[in-house]
Amino acid sequence: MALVRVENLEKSFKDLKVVKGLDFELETGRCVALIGANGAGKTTTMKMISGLLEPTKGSIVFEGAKQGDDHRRLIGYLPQHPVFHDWMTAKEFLEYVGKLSGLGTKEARERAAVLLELVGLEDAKNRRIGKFSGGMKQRLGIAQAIIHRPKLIMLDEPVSALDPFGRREVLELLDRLKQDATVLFSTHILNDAEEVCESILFLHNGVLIESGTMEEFREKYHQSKIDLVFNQDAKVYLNSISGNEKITSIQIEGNKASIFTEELEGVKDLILSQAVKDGWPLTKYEIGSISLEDVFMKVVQK
Ligand SMILES: Nc1ncnc2c1ncn2[C@@H]1O[C@H](COP(=O)(O)OP(=O)(O)OP(=O)(O)O)[C@@H](O)[C@H]1O
Repeated sequence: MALVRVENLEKSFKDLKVVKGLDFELETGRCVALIGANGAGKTTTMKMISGLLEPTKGSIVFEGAKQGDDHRRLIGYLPQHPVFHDWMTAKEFLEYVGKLSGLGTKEARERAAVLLELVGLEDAKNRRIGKFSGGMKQRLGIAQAIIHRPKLIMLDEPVSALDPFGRREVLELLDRLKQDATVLFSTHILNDAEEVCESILFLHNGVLIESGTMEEFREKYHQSKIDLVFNQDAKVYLNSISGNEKITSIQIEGNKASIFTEELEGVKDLILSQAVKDGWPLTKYEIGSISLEDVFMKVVQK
């Protein structure tokens, strides 16, 4: 069942249309990744769903609500650049945010304690936020977004600015959050989306160009892939097989190449025999299934 239904959603800033007729649903209890390059319209879309921006056209309807109802209580939002009062401690900040979102003093205190534990800031709860690392601030930002137990948690690029440790901490936290709520999380890092989310929405220049689950993508683009790494420029060697009808496409990046096919067995044999015949200086030969990055490249190039 859909928690949120977005229909023909549009946003223009003066004459510039940046979100162009989006239609999608956010299923209850799913973790959905909103993927797109810089400027694709991810933040604008999230701000419209959260009620911070008025759509130019279209509708956003929450389950059981009428269009136009105030649905802010259902939503927890972590903006791309959250602002904190650096002089507050994490505990003070969460209790303050809890009261702002309508909790009583006692409940705000109890809820803050539970969330400090959940996001792994229990030991740092009495330290000033100004001294926190980027990862700690993002985890605190997530805690403030869920203090009122929202049904939909929206996180705008929560890991993009973090180092690998901070990133891992926040991704693990996302994994836990999705057990209790629907999560919409924007990113341009495809591996993160693939790791944490069940569903993907691909935004490109304000248009939803593809959506679905990884399984659906694999079925739709029913392709296998062979990854090759050469110890020198791959292009020189692949000319000999590039016109073969069993090969759907070849992507080359320096020493690396990915060969896509719907006829894996035939292409496997072709590559191996060609490699032996021409003495390809291969350092890697691997058969894999397509990744989200492969899907993204395909839909963007369509
Ligand atoms: N208030 C505004 N006024 C005018 N143009 C805007 C405004 N907000 C966003 N835009 C433009 O809308 C487009 C989409 O921006 P948006 O921030 O939604 O993209 P994004 O996918 O979140 O990108 P990023 O990953 O860089 O945050 C961009 O071209 C941006 O410059």
